[in-house]
Amino acid sequence: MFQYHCLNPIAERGLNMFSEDYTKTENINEADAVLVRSARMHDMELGDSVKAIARAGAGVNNIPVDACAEQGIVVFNTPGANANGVKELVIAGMLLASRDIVGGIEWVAGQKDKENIDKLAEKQKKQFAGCEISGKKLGIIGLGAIGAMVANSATHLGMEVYGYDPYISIDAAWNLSRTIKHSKSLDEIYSQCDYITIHVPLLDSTRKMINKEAFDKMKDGVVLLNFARDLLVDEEALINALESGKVKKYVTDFANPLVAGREGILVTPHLGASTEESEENCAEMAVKELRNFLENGNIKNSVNFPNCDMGICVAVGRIAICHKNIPNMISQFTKILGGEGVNIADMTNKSKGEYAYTLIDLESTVSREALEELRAVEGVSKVRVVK
Ligand SMILES: NC(=O)c1ccc[n+]([C@@H]2O[C@H](COP(=O)([O-])OP(=O)(O)OC[C@H]3O[C@@H](n4cnc5c(N)ncnc54)[C@H](O)[C@@H]3O)[C@@H](O)[C@H]2O)c1
Ligand SMILES: O=C(O)[C@H](O)COP(=O)(O)O
Repeated sequence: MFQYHCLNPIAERGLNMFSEDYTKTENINEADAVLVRSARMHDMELGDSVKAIARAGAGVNNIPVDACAEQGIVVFNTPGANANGVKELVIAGMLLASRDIVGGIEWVAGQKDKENIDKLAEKQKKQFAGCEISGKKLGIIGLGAIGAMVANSATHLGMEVYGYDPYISIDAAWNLSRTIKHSKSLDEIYSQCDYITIHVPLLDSTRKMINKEAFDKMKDGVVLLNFARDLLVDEEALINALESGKVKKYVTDFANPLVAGREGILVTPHLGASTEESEENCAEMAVKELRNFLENGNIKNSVNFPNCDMGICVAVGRIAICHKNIPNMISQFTKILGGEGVNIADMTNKSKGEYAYTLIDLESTVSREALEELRAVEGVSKVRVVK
């Protein structure tokens, strides 16, 4: 039996994929697994029962990923599961920044009691006129799941698309339309593009990457779109750039006191992934990942531990060990098991950065003492009997 806890509402369609062996708990400290969207977890203390966290979404900056790895808690996300929802809102953002659709709608609503509203509208419409996006240059920073989809859609809308991503994955590169220009530097994006959209994760290396120096290099009247994270943009510098006319419009999915209600800024309340389809895709992927991990010990789409897949266990037993990626770990594990006379049927050891994961299939059951010995090995953070 397993218990899960939801820190945010998670789509029922995903939760329904848990079998009868799973129950929902309101107490996070008795949960085996935690499902989360954007709830901030940095100040939470997680008990020993918690083995995994699944972020039903892409960004994991709300989760203390390294601290979890130290504790042997595997953190998953759901890559690409909400990308189409975000892509559609980015396209909408470009259109809203180009035509004064919001201003026009608000104006009409304000005239609702006027008999001659039709004539007034024809007279006043020039104040809401805009420009088209077809034929304009769009620069995309980050060509992952979302950036690549935005790139392809924008080409279909007649835009000339420039993409910058020095770490692009092979899958993302294969998915890109051949018409997209490969920018080798951010400077090229800044100096060439009429619209710039950012789709990178928030990391120490990307925090405030769109800063004064970046704005200085951009074309006058550029439109900046940010559906990734507010802290990627130095918003003080942005406001200066708006006031000077360098930036024509800033479209952001992240409300804060600096941007809310400010002239020239269109703010949506973090709506990128808030579609029925994205919420269901994310929840389904998250539950699938958790079940495969809890029931089989397999890891797919973790952000702090490596992928590891030994299928369903057909041996007598299986243990899973989360540990540091340091020398001499496997020899210590095999010595402890061998000392007990337990034969290893199969084994996989994988590493990701500072952390590693070992799955061991056994031909007999392992004693409580041997498990305690494994837990006591320096660098081991969690030992779990999967079967
Ligand atoms: N507004 C929303 O509701 C919403 C929804 C989903 C994701 N997001 C945000 O968007 C981000 C991107 O999502 P995704 O699904 O495309 O993620 P992803 O991991 O598929 O893509 C991120 C891409 O950024 C690239 N990258 C990393 N550092 C870079 C740098 N310095 N310069 C250029 N490229 C860089 C990576 O190589 C990768 O290709 C997420 O991390 C999240 O913060 C927001
Ligand atoms: O990183 C993400 O996936 C998005 O920011 C979506 O966040 P949400 O699940 O809280 O809407």
